[in-house]
Amino acid sequence: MSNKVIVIGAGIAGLAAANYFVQNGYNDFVVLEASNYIGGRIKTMPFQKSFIEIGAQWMHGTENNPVYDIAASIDAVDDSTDKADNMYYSTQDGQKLDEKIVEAIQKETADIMENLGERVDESDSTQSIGSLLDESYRDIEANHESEIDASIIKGIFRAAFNNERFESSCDDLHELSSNGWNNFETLGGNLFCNNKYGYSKITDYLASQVPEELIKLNQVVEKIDWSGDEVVVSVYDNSEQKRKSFTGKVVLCTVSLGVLKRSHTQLFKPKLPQNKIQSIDRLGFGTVNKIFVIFEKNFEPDFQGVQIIWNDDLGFELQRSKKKWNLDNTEFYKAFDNFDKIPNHKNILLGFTAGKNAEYIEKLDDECVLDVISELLERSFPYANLPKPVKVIRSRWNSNAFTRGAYSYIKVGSSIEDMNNLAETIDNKLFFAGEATIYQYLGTVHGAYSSGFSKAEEILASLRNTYED
Ligand SMILES: Cc1cc2nc3c(=O)[nH]c(=O)nc-3n(C[C@H](O)[C@H](O)[C@H](O)COP(=O)(O)OP(=O)(O)OC[C@H]3O[C@@H](n4cnc5c(N)ncnc54)[C@H](O)[C@@H]3O)c2cc1C
Repeated sequence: MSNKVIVIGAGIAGLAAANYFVQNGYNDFVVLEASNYIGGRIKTMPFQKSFIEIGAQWMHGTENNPVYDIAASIDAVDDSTDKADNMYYSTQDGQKLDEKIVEAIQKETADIMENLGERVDESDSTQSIGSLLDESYRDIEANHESEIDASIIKGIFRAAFNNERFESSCDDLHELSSNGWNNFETLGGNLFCNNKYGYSKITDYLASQVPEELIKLNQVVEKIDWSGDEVVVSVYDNSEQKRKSFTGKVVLCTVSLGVLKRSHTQLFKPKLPQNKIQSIDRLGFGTVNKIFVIFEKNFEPDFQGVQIIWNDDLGFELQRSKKKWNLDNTEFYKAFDNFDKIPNHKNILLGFTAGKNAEYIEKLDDECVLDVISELLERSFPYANLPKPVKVIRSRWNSNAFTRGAYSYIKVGSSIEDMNNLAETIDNKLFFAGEATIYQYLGTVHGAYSSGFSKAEEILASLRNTYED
């Protein structure tokens, strides 16, 4: 089979590229997708007459955001606001904390995050975000006058900094480089804008603009041979259960950095240039998972969620679930702290996990995870009268062979130059796009979309120069 352009991956970057081609009257391409669905890390699952988002949820910014513009053009933006704001805060032994006091301290942590950019500017670029946050915390600790215990203040800070681990997908903020922190561009407008019908509505829409036969699912790319004049892409076709190959002039590779880290050696023949390999190795790509906890009954209308403030001064061990499941890891459950209600559902709470604990939790049975969370909620919020948790639904982005994690970050020892290296075209034949290739918007849907769109533009210009003279 022969098409001039072979796009690998039908995530948002690959679909953006396909849309650019179609919009410019160019149909000599094919998109090869390993999974049986389009969207990659955008994955909306229908649930209880509505949906839940296994991957991306928010459009981060409503100004100059091409993804928001698409959502708006197809009337898929969710403008509704949930007024519920009743949060319960407790230490793990069930001591209820005053909401106002906790939220005042949370405001201090938010201010620290807001001003972190200045601290980054003043520091040398080898410092990690974790060490800068440690410094900020020590300053606050030294000057803090509060009626609340120091160990609880520490717990609240830890929970807030934990949130940054979900945002960056690193295991430990001491691995997150300050290099590039101030190069990340935040778009204007609503930074947490929801999709009315789920994020997959956008990827479905993008796919619907492309002739059906040009997007092929279940095609696992095993080898990209760019040694000759043409690029030969070998795939295992999972639906026909056989190997085949596609030949083209150029390849646009949009697989995740996690997939590149695991398999660039087997994937490319000849091997990628050394500077690209070094950048792939140096950059960070971590795990973030979502755990949806389904409860037997709806919550009270004003209920928003719960947060466990882990207090180091209190001993704590799982009891019932530890015994039942013979759990030897005594730390992983501290990954659970915040559980929030999600849009369109009255009986679901969503928790996030990141890093090594998230990877450990991926390997546990659903029933075990349900037992652990049920025990944690019972012991931490005995007074809250929560309904009974009955089921969990969760992502396993690290075990997913076509993702191998959640999103990229600039790890200590790497820099935005590594993302530029990743984006660099090789020999006018191998083009790269995707979330990890665009440092200004790394880890976002709009970043991945923009990278795919602009690489497609580059590819068309290059093909026209080469073949139309
Ligand atoms: C839990 C989670 C929450 C997130 N939340 C948000 C959010 O709220 N807002 C936001 O903006 N971003 C969020 N993101 C990030 C966002 O989802 C990604 O940045 C974006 O979707 C990446 O798109 P992509 O096209 O670069 O990569 P992908 O979506 O990974 O697409 C790459 C495609 O390549 C395919 N592929 C891989 N290997 C092969 C192979 N060998 N052969 C053929 N095909 C292959 C994959 O199956 C996949 O479909 C979140 C991500 C996760 C995991």
